[in-house]
Amino acid sequence: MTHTHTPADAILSVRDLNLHYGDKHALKNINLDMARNQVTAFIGPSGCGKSTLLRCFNRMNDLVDNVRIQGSITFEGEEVNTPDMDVISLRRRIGMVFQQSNPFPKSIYENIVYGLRIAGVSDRAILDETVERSLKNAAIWDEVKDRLHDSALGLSGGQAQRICIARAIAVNPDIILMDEPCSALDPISTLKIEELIDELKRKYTIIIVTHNMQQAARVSDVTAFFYLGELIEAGETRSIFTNPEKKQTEDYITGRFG
Ligand SMILES: Nc1ncnc2c1ncn2[C@@H]1O[C@H](COP(=O)(O)OP(=O)(O)OP(=O)(O)O)[C@@H](O)[C@H]1O
Repeated sequence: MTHTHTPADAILSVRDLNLHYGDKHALKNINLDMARNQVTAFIGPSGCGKSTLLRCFNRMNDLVDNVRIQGSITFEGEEVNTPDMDVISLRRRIGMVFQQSNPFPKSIYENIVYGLRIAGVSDRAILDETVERSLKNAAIWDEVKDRLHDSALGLSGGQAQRICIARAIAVNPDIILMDEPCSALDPISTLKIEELIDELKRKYTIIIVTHNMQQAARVSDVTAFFYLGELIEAGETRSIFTNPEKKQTEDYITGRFG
């Protein structure tokens, strides 16, 4: 298998990770390194554990009852699953964008500065600068710059998703987790998000769950294929899609199951 990275440049490392929801063994002995400034795509049939693994990275599974997690996840070398981990600051550094865009019922401006306000920032110049920089980085500045104080709920689905990406960027994260960010979007909005992902990886590390294999092939550097809670194979996207090592991977990417 061709590796595009070594653990030395891994920003996130997963070791012997097992996760149970009650009796359900949802993640089985997962080992995976994710490299800085790369896009890693998680693919696999519904229910294979992609979202569950993504949610482990910023402790979103803490919100679920009956979860048991064993093994290790390190972020910049630091264990994520310890009682003394500051989860608020972890989630600032590892931001998340969901399948359904979830702008707050506030103005576009207030959506973007939300995290800064919570952190106690009130300097108008800093807030203004953050709004402009984040919206520009999320490729939506031109579309909204004349209506920053209008409600974010009046935007189209594709615009709202880019606002959510801008909101994630505003707090200067290291990693952006994206859980099927385009599945509710039309093809043009999807293309915009895909182009944006390509830009964003210069500054951020991106991990994206997608059902769309063409999308994984287009946007990612590394692809990880999951099946029934196991990581079957991970490697350079080009080789996963042209020359997978495992038969299950080949069957999935050629549409023979899933
Ligand atoms: N809160 C929960 N409680 C119990 N079981 C859960 C919970 N969340 C997920 N599961 C189960 O864990 C397994 C993995 O789910 P997960 O959502 O991670 O899969 P996925 O690969 O992201 O699927 P999809 O592509 O359909 O979103 C599934 O069998 C699912 O039913």
